[in-house]
Parts: sequence; structure tokens; C-alpha cells
Amino acid sequence: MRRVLNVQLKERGYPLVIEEGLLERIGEEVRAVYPAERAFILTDRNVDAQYGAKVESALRGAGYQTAKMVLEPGEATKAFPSLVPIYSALLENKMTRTDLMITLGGGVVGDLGGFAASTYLRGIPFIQIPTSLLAQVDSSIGGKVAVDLPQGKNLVGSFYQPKAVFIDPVVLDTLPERYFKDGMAEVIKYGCICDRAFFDRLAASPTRAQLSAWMDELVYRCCDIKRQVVEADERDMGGRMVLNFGHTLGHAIEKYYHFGKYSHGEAVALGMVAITRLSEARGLTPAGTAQCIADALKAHGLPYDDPLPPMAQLLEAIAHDKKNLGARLKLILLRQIGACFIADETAAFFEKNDVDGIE
Ligand SMILES: NC(=O)c1ccc[n+]([C@@H]2O[C@H](COP(=O)([O-])OP(=O)(O)OC[C@H]3O[C@@H](n4cnc5c(N)ncnc54)[C@H](O)[C@@H]3O)[C@@H](O)[C@H]2O)c1
Ligand SMILES: O=C(O)C(=O)C[C@@H](O)[C@H](O)[C@H](O)COP(=O)(O)O
Ligand SMILES: [Zn+2]
Repeated sequence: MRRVLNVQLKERGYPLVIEEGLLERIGEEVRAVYPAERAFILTDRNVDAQYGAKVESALRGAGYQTAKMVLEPGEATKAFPSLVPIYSALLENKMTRTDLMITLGGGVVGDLGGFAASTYLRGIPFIQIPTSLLAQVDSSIGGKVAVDLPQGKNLVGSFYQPKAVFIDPVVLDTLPERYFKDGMAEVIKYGCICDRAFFDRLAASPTRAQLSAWMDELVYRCCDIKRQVVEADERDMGGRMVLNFGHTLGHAIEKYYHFGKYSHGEAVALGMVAITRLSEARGLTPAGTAQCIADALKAHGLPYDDPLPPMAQLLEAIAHDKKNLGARLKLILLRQIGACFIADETAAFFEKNDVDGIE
């Protein structure tokens, strides 16, 4: 079944197309949205091995002159040193402002390639073809593109919307288990912040086989939530911050381990439980909420109560959180599962460490 959502952002609006088997026709789909002369495919080695040739030949078949660049997989690639070779390859292939960048891969390729597209020649059009669960439900939508710095996640980037997002849930069949689970952390996040029934359904479908039975519906629900949030606050100055539930601590945990120990979803999983425990301890969230989230994460094979790094060091990273306004921290807390609010706090929120698992 083909499902289309339109992200309505005036002249920056675009379709999110979700359809099983979409990759088989990707050349025509891309051409219908953006008929350029050249298409530059950015991907990583794992994704290239599965889908690189298919996508490139489909684009050629649809009349594009193509070039492809294959990156090393992993978060370490989402950094400044990766940009120069990308810009060089774009130049070598004579990519102009009317040509098209196509990001084929997970969130690393999408965030890095989107940022390259937003800056090369001061911006060329790009299309996202997300291939990981995390990218299909979250990172390909909404135009946050960025690279990491050693000091923290996504610290240099822009808001740059794609021309379209083409999502084929069939490609998830080749996604390794760890990264499938990783994506589930962001899926569970959506349930936590705004949809209790969705959360309950996820908690009741802990195996990949159970989830596969309603995967296109699951992906569609996440995309639709993100679409609505982004339409209301494209540049993350208010309501969009709710998508950052679990990320204040999650990003700090990723940074503490130099982006090596935990993947993004795993760190967000730990962050959702920890921030909710702190919120419960301060009487802002009903007791038992963190346990409920932890149970769902555990059922999906995600970390939920690993010992966290020392709070003093997490606070160094939290000082660079993009939601901060001066000394004020914006924290995303839950009123209950399925409803969240943005709290205006200071670092003192974290300093009274009276919660199990937080030293
Ligand atoms: N821009 C946003 O709004 C946003 C939202 C959430 C996360 N992110 C970012 O996304 C990144 C994480 O994305 P990710 O989890 O997709 O990581 P990733 O891009 O590293 O992909 C995970 C792994 O799966 C492999 N892979 C991807 N699709 C595959 C497929 N279909 N078959 C086989 N292997 C496949 C990749 O090669 C990689 O090894 C982080 O940098 C995070 O900060 C951005
Ligand atoms: O799209 C958003 O807005 C989000 O916050 C989605 C997050 O899942 C994602 O990890 C995002 O990259 C975080 O953005 P940042 O501004 O906190 O770096
Ligand atoms: Zn995230």
C-alpha cells in the first residue's frame, strides 16, 4: 500500500512516500519530483553492498547522469573531516545548483549528506532514501542536518529540507539487529511523548516478527507525528523540542564515550529512563512512569538501566545542548506516558543526584 504524507512548509514543503517495494521504481519516483541532469548518490559501504547498484541503475534508467560516493559506516563518519572529500567529489562530478544529491542510507549518511548539500555552492537540492529504521521514522524527516564535534552531537549543522523522502520498509529486512533495535528507541520515544495507545501496542509487540506484521503502519505513524511537530515549529524554537525527549542525557552519554560505546538510539533509551527518574524524584512525573518505559525498552532489547557516567561530566556536554537559552535548560519531561511538556530548568535539576543509576 502506498501512503503519502505532505510536509507542509510553504515553498520548502515535500512528500514523504512510504511504500513496500518503492526502491524497485526509484528512478521514476525521483524524476517525478526533481528532474535534474545529474544525481550524486552518497551512501555507506554496507548499504551500497545491498542497494547501491540497484539505485544507481534505476537513476540511470530514468535519464540521470550518476556518480556515487561510498563512505565508511558509523557515527565517526558524521564529522568535519568527511566533508572535504564529499565537496571534492561533487566538484569533480561538476554538480551544479540544479543537480541533485541523493542520500541513501541511515541517519549518518542522511545527516552528513544533507549538511554537505546545504553548504556546497550554498545549497543544492537533495532527496533522502532512508534505509535504517531510525532514518525512516526520524532522521530523514524535518531537515535537521549536521555533523558532530568532539565536544558534542550535531553541533554544526543547518535546517535544510529535502525535496522528497522515499521510504521502502522492505529494505529493513537487511538491517542488522542492533540497528533495528536502535530505531525502536526513537519509535518508543514517539509513544512516550504523544501517543499512549501506540506505546502500548509497541510494548505488546516486542519481537521483530511481530513488528514486521505492522511495519508500514508503524513507520507511517512515526512519520506523521514528526511531520506535524515539524510543521508547527520547523526551526526548533518551541514545540519541536519535544522530539528531543531523552536526548539531553542521551547526547551527553554518546559524547562521554566519544560516540563509540552506545549508538544514538541506545543512548536515547538510557536518557529517556534517566530523565524520567529524575522528573519523578522531583514530583513532576507520576511514580512508575520510568519503570514502564524501562520495561518497554527491555522488551525490545534496548539498554535501560546501565550505570551512567558521572553527572559532572554529563553536565559539560549538557552545557552545549541546542535547547539551552542562556543559563536556562529546556527539558522534555512526561506528564504521563503519551503526554509531555517542556520544562524550564537550570543545571540544578541534575545536580541533586538522588536517583538510582545516576552517580
Ligand atoms: N536529523 C535528525 O532529525 C536525526 C534524528 C535521529 C537521529 N539522527 C542521527 O542519525 C544517526 C543514527 O542513524 P542510524 O541509526 O541510521 O545509523 P547509521 O546511519 O550508522 O546506520 C546504522 C548501521 O546500519 C547500516 N544500514 C543502514 N541501512 C541498512 C540496510 N537497509 N541494510 C543493511 N545495513 C544497513 C549502516 O551501514 C550502519 O552500519 C545519528 O548520527 C543520529 O544523531 C538524526
Ligand atoms: O528532529 C528533531 O527535532 C529531533 O530532535 C529528532 C532527534 O531524534 C534527533 O536525534 C535530532 O538529530 C536531535 O537534534 P539536536 O538538535 O538535539 O541535535
Ligand atoms: Zn534522536
